[in-house]
Amino acid sequence: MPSALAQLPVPLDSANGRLCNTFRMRVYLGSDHAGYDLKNHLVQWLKEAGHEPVDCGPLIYDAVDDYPPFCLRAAERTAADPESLGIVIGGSGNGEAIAANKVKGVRAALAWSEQTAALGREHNNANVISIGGRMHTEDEATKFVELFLNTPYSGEPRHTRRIEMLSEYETTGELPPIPAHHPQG
Ligand SMILES: O=C(CO)[C@H](O)[C@H](O)COP(=O)(O)O
Repeated sequence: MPSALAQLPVPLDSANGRLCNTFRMRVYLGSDHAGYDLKNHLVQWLKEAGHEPVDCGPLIYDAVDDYPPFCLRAAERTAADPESLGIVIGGSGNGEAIAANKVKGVRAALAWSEQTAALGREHNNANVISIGGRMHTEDEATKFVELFLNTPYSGEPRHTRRIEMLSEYETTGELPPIPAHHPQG
C-alpha cells in the first residue's frame, strides 16, 4: 500500500496551476561533477513540485570527483525505500546507470528522449532514471524527470514476465530458459 506521503496528489505544473495526476514522491538524487548543476536544479524543481528530494551528493562541486560513491548511495537508498524513485546524473548518464544497476532491486533506465523516459516506467517499471547532463538542456532533462515521475508502470503481463526474469536472475544467478521453439546454440 502506498504511504500517506505517496498518496498526496501534487500540482507539478505550477505555472498554470494544472493538477497533474501524480503522487508526491520521495526522490533520491546522486551525480558527479558533470551532473552537479543539473542535480541541484532538479532538487529545487522537485521541491517546488511538492516532492521530497533527498540529495545524496556531491554537496560541493569537485571537478575530479567520481560518480560511483554518490550514484551508488542514491541507488541503495532508492532500493531500500520501495515507494521512492531515484535520479542519477553524470555527463553521459552511462556510468551512472551502470552503477545504479549494480544495486540489487534497482532498475535504472538511461533516458535520452521524452519517449525513453516514459518507457522506462511504462515497460520497465524502472525505479531509477539516469540522465546525461552534458547531453541535454536543463529544460529537456527536467521534462524527462517530469515524465518519469508521472508515467505509471503499465502492468502488462509480458513486461512483468520479463522484469521477473531479471529479478530471478539477480537473486539466484540462474539464467532464464531459452524458449523451446528457439534453436539452441
Ligand atoms: O558520464 C560520466 C560517466 O558515464 C561521467 O560524468 C564522465 O565520464 C565524467 O567525465 P570527466 O571526468 O571527463 O569530466
